[in-house]
Parts: sequence; C-alpha cells; structure tokens
Amino acid sequence: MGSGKSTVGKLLAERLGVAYRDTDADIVAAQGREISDIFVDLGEPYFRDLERQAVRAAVAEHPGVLALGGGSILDDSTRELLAGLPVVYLSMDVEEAVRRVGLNQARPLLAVNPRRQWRELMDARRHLYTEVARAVVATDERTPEEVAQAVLDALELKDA
Ligand SMILES: Nc1ncnc2c1ncn2[C@@H]1O[C@H](COP(=O)(O)OP(=O)(O)OP(=O)(O)O)[C@@H](O)[C@H]1O
Ligand SMILES: O=C(O)C1=C[C@@H](O)[C@@H](O)[C@H](O)C1
Ligand SMILES: [Mg+2]
Repeated sequence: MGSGKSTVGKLLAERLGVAYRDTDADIVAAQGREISDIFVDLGEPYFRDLERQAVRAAVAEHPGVLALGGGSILDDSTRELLAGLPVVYLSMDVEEAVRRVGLNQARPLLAVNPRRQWRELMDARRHLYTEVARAVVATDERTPEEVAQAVLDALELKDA
C-alpha cells in the first residue's frame, strides 16, 4: 500500500517496452466506483471476490507489468496462481509508509490510526508477500528510478 507499485510499475513497463496494468484500476473501471466506496457499500469480502477475479483475468490476459492490489495475496488460490511468476515485493518501513500514504483517506484499511494499522497489516502479511515473491526490493530512501533499476537487476532483466 503506497510502496510504489503504480509509480515504479509504470517506469518498469516503459523501460521494458511493455504495457502497465493495475488490478485496482481494473476493478474501479469495471464497477464504476472507487475501491473505498466498494469497501463501504459492499464490504471487504465482496471486494476480495472481485479482486480474486480481477487478478486471475489480468494474469491470463496481460503480458506486461502488473500491479496487484495490496491484499490480493491473502487469497490462497491467488498465491498458487502467482507461484513461479516473476513477482516482486516492494518493501518499505512504517515511517516511509506514513510519509507516502498516511493521510490519504482513499486507502480504506489505513483510514484510522494509519501507523498502527499499517504495522498490524504488515505483521499479518509480510510472510505472504515474501512467500510469493521471486525478489524483495526495499524502496526506502530510493527514488522510483532507483527502485525500478533494482527490480530489473533482481529479475536479471534488460531494457527494451
Ligand atoms: N521510491 C519512492 N520514493 C518516494 N516516494 C515514492 C516512491 N515511490 C512512490 N512514491 C510516492 O508514494 C506515493 C504512493 O506511491 P504509489 O501510488 O506508486 O504506490 P502504490 O503501491 O501504487 O499504492 P497503492 O497500493 O495505493 O496502489 C505516491 O505519492 C508516490 O509518488
Ligand atoms: O492492502 C490492501 O488490502 C488494499 C490495497 C489496495 O491496493 C486496494 O486494493 C485496497 O485499498 C486494499
Ligand atoms: Mg497503485
């Protein structure tokens, strides 16, 4: 959440000469409403169902860089789907997270007490991010360009 998937993903796609896609954006486009509204109006389980389907469709259809919703790896079948794919976990520490997204009300899971919420989420999820990732790239104190380069290096990819 705010680790730079959109920013770095677009840079990476540009450098690799491929398209960028984002499952959160796919869901917003298909539903015609913001993620925070889906959470509030329809509930998180409903959103997670949409997310599972969105990830499945995007992995099947999209050959470029794909940003996954931050909670998509909570689903067992999604983690199985990602096994063997070049997945990158962009990590950051809590202070960096608060600097980047702490005051952004569009992120429903961080709406109240973002520092504590972020710690709790990460404590529950870190092992899942690590489990699905082929590479873990720290984003703290790196520019988006430096992060993109670190991803290319970690996956042993070259520019287009
Ligand atoms: N390496 C970086 N250094 C500093 N700021 C960054 C870095 N990467 C991204 N940011 C900034 O942090 C914020 C969140 O980045 P971004 O939207 O790319 O994250 P995200 O992972 O796509 O978030 P979300 O999970 O909400 O989709 C943006 O304001 C972006 O400009
Ligand atoms: O980490 C999460 O659970 C989320 C991350 C975002 O990408 C969105 O999918 C939504 O805000 C939930
Ligand atoms: Mg994003």
